[in-house]
Amino acid sequence: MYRVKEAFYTLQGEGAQSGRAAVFCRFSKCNLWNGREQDRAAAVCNFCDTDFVGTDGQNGGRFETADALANHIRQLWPAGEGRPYVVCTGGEPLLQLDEALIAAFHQAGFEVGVETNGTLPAPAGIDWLCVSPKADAEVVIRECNEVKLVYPQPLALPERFTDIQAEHYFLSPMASPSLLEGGLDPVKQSNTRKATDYCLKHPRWRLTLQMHKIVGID
Ligand SMILES: C[S@@+](CC[C@H](N)C(=O)[O-])C[C@H]1O[C@@H](n2cnc3c(N)ncnc32)[C@H](O)[C@@H]1O
Ligand SMILES: Nc1nc2[nH]cc(C(=O)O)c2c(=O)[nH]1
Ligand code: SF4
Ligand SMILES: [Mg+2]
Repeated sequence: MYRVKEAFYTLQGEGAQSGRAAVFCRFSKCNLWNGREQDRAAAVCNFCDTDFVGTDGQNGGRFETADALANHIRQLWPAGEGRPYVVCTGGEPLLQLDEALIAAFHQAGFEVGVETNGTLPAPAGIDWLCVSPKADAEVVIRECNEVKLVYPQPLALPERFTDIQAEHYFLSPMASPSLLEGGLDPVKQSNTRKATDYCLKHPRWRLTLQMHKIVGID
C-alpha cells in the first residue's frame, strides 16, 4: 500500500533539473517530523514548508499496488509530449518508494527523480537522486546526483557534506515554513544573502532558488 498526500504536474523548481516539467508525487509521512505544528519545534527537521499529513490532497490517495500508483501518475502527464518525468517527494519518499514502484514507473515510461533527506537507504534504479541533509540527522546515502542543502542550518554546516559524492552541490535559502510568496518573505531574503555570500566564498557550492514560489506555480 502506498500513501500519497498529493500529485500534480508542474515545473521542477529546485536544483539542477530546475525548469523541467515533472509530475510531483508527494508521499505521506516523514521520519524527521510528524507534520503537526505543535510538534514542529521539537522535531529534528523544524523548517519544513510542506503539508504531507494524510492522503487528502489534490490527486492524493491510497494505492494498493505499484502499477495502480504508476498509472495514476501517468495520467497527469500531458499525452504524447516529451520524456515523462516523475519526482518522488514528500514527506520522506524513501519510507515508501521501493524497487517495485520504480520498475512500475519505468514501465509507464517515466524517468524517476527523488527528493530525500538522505537518512534512509535508496532503492536501486533511481534516475536522479537529490539529497537534502537536515540538522544533525545522519546521512546514509554516500553518492547521489545532487546535494541540495537548505541554508543556513546551524547543525548542518555545508563542510559536513562535501564527502558525499555528487555531480552538484547546491545551497537553497531557507524560506519561512508558512507558504508566503517568494518576494514577500523577509526571512528568505536574509537567508538568500547568506547563501549567496557562502557560495562566493566556497565556489564548489551553487545557489538554487525555489523558482516555483517566485513564479507562483505551486
Ligand atoms: C518537503 S521536502 C520532501 C523531501 C525530503 N523529505 C527532503 O527533505 O528532502 C522537499 C524539499 O524542500 C526543501 N525544503 C523544505 N522546507 C524548506 C524551506 N523552509 N525552505 C527551503 N527549502 C525547504 C527540502 O530541503 C527538500 O529539498
Ligand atoms: N515546483 C516544485 N518544485 C519542487 N522541487 C522540490 C519540491 C519538493 O517539495 O520536493 C518542489 C515543489 O514542491 N514544487
Ligand atoms: S523538509 Fe523533508 S525531512 Fe524535513 S520535515 Fe519536511 S519532509 Fe521531512
Ligand atoms: Mg516543495
